[in-house]
Amino acid sequence: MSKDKLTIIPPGKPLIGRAVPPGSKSITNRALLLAGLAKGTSRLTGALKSDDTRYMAGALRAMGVIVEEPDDTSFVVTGSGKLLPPQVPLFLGNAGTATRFLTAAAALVDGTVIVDGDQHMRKRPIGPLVDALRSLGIDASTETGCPPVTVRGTGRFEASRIQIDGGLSSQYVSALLMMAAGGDKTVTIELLGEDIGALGYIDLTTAAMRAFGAKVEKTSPVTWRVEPTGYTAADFVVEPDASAATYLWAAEVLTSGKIDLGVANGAFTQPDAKAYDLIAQFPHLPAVIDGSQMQDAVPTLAVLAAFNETPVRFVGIANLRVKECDRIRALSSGLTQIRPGLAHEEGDDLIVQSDPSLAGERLPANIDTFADHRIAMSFALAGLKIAGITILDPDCVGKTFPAYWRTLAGLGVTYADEG
Ligand SMILES: O=C(O)C1=C[C@@H](OP(=O)(O)O)[C@@H](O)[C@H](O)C1
Ligand SMILES: C=C(OP(=O)(O)O)C(=O)O
Repeated sequence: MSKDKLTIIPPGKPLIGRAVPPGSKSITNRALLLAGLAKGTSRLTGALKSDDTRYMAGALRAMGVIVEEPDDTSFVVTGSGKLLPPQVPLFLGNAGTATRFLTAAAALVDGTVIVDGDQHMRKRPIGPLVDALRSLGIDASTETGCPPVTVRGTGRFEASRIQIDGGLSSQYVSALLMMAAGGDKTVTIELLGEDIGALGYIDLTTAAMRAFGAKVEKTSPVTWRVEPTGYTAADFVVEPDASAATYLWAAEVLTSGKIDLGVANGAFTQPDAKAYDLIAQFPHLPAVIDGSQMQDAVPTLAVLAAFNETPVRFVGIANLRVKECDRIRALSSGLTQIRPGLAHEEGDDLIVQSDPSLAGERLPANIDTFADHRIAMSFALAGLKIAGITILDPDCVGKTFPAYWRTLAGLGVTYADEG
């Protein structure tokens, strides 16, 4: 049932119960691609079924891979060891992982692949990745520096060294690493420019590659060596999504509740799991939080910070401007909408002026989510404590956590439907 808006009714009691986050988006989309590049049948369990993974699965099907879905959390993927040129452009919505990963993988296709997305994706930069492909002699082009990207591959590439500036997105590096194992030679991938945020996502990539038979080694803090092994089909278990877990951890501390996520907070390998230690400090969050290594958790932390004892400055978050929306702007304007002066931007820093007495107030605000799942999910946390918080376009959570509203409801949260 689709709604225009959803008003959260503060539960007025601790949230207690079991709420298991869905499978990791990042890991599911890596595993789907690697399984699609492998020859044979792979079984992915614990996987995420959401907009982002559906776009990846659909794109693989369009390139000749058989992707079956025996249940709500599994994919059975049968590849021939080669992706075929799709008949139509690959439409990937606003899925950054699918878009970046498939742009590089398209270089392994003998034929033309057009990688495209929705109006939001068409504003998200991909130029550095396209430039890196071109430097390898691959015919890749974008008119705007954003999707659509056209790649006219020959099915193979010969390169022994790839340089990439991952300053705007670590996904470029992950995309090239996954492509590299399908090349003809051992490839060294080297980071250019400033250190990238979210280095943990590169570790997720190399771990997934190894699970599908690749030989990849980190040879320095900024270089990786990938052998031309191709990929081997595998059975693969996807861990729960750490970014999704942050909303539940925050809901727990905000309501002094007890939420059993079914997974230990130390069991995650994803970068956003680092946010747990911060969330556990609430209402004494530090004065400065560096979000660079837990970028997708910043919206959660920023909304939580509004209820903290003392103000919080978020630094290292410039990349948040090129996510699903400009998240620095969306967070400062959403918080300001709740109460003028509650947050502001200073350059690319976000400063949240905390006020524990917000809890229990009635401060009606229509939160513009800019079609961004994380803006919707994080501002819902404000609605657990403040009456009158209305989330516009609540269905945008379908990007990574389609059951979000049901999951909160399962913990006792109720809504005034106004859609
Ligand atoms: O590799 C990944 O799975 C991701 C990397 C991060 O993006 P950037 O590398 O673009 O910062 C993160 O924000 C995104 O949700 C998932
Ligand atoms: C930035 C995100 O997604 P992506 O880059 O994969 O679209 C996210 O899920 O917060």
